[in-house]
Formats: sequence, C-alpha cells, structure tokens
Amino acid sequence: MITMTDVGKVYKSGEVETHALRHVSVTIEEGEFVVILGPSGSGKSTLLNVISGLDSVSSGTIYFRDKELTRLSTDQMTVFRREHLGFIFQQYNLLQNLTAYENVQIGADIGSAPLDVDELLGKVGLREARDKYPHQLSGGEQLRVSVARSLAKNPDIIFCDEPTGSLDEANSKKVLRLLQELNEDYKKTVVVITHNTGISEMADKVIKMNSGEITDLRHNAVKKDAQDIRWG
Ligand SMILES: Nc1ncnc2c1ncn2[C@@H]1O[C@H](COP(=O)(O)OP(=O)(O)OP(=O)(O)O)[C@@H](O)[C@H]1O
Repeated sequence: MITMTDVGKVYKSGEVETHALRHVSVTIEEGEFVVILGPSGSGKSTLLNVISGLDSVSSGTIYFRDKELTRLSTDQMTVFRREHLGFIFQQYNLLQNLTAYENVQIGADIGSAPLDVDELLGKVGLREARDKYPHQLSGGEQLRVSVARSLAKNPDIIFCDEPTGSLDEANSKKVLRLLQELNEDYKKTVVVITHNTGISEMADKVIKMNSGEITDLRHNAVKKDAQDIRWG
C-alpha cells in the first residue's frame, strides 16, 4: 500500500544538518497493523510526516498504491491526505462548544464516503455520551471521540503518534483494543508510533528505528490481543 524506497530527510538549520532519515526502505501492506518503535529523536515522527506529506523528503520515493506521493504538489498532497489518511494525535483537539456527536460529524463531513456517526460512537463505547460536551468527558473518553472523528471520514490508513501517551494502563488498552477492531473489523491499515515496546506484541509488522535508520524489521507469527500485552 505504501512503498518507501531509499528515503532520506535532512533538516538544515544554519550550518547544522540533521539526518532525520537515512536510506529508509520499507513497505506497509494493505490491512497491516504496523508498530514503529524507537527512542526519542530516532526519526519516527519524521517518517510519519513524510509519508503524510506534512514534510517533504530530501531524497528517495514514496508511493501510495500506484501514486507517487513524492511528485505531488502541496495542494495535491492536501487533497490526498484528506481523502485517504486519518490521524490520531495525543492532543485531542476537540471543539469545546460542540457535543461528542457534533465533533465526530465534522470528521464525517470531510469524507466522500463517510461512516455512520452513531455507529462509530457505539463502536468506541460512547453511545450514552453522544450529547455531552468535551468538558463533561474523561480524558480517555475525549480520546475516543477524537479517534471516532478521525475514522468518520473513512480513511484507508490510520496513523497514531503515541496514542496512549498520557492515559493509564486500563484506558490505554481500551484505545488499543479499538485500533485493533478497526484493523480487524473495518480492515483498516493502522500505523502506531510509540516508545512502548509492549504495543509491538499487537502488530503484524514491527519496525525499529535508531538515528534515522531502520535497525530491525520483524513480523509477528502470533499477534496478542490488546488486553494481553505487556505494559510499561
Ligand atoms: N523541523 C526540524 N528541524 C530540525 N531538526 C528537526 C526537525 N524535526 C525533527 N528534527 C530532528 O530530526 C531528528 C528526528 O526527529 P523526530 O521528531 O523524527 O524523532 P522521534 O523519533 O519522533 O522523536 P520523539 O519520540 O521524541 O517524538 C531529531 O534529531 C530532531 O531533533
């Protein structure tokens, strides 16, 4: 689904050059659950940013199916991102004056074939909370609204940068379970970036990064359920 070939990214600030990505070649298959692991500064966010066109590459190519993303203009990339990609960030960015339902509806409005908002709210366990405002919801519930909003436009691939960052184990596992259901029930490709090595037990493919390079790539023969992964 995504094929990166010999991708490099150099940030220049004054005299200083930072090689955030070096010779990265990797594929992400349709329907895969991919976990990207690596210490702080290893290039994980840069990888996500160049795949999603939020940042340009310095060298190499990136394809999404048969479309070469590294040739698209900024405007074309914005359209591509809107149509195909979903993002789940640590900051929930919910609109405070809209209810849970209305926040998710905003996501649905972007898509050409959106999912049903009430069904999604049910899926994330928030059917009862549909008419509540963000300040009436817990952190974990707000995150689930933001997950539902990301999914509402029905993206082909979902990227999550530290999806469980500030949550406790129980709430984190609920969110991870949800990502697993999206992958299994909705057949979405899911890419999770994390420091938490336990999450890699849920993945089809685990990519380890260090100093801008892929240092290890392995497939899990058996995937664990979110509830059963090691924590911490
Ligand atoms: N806009 C930028 N300008 C200059 N250097 C940058 C920029 N963005 C990232 N870098 C550098 O590129 C390297 C990779 O950073 P990146 O954010 O991709 O790491 P990361 O693995 O996502 O780290 P973290 O887990 O802390 O988020 C780091 O050395 C970082 O300082």
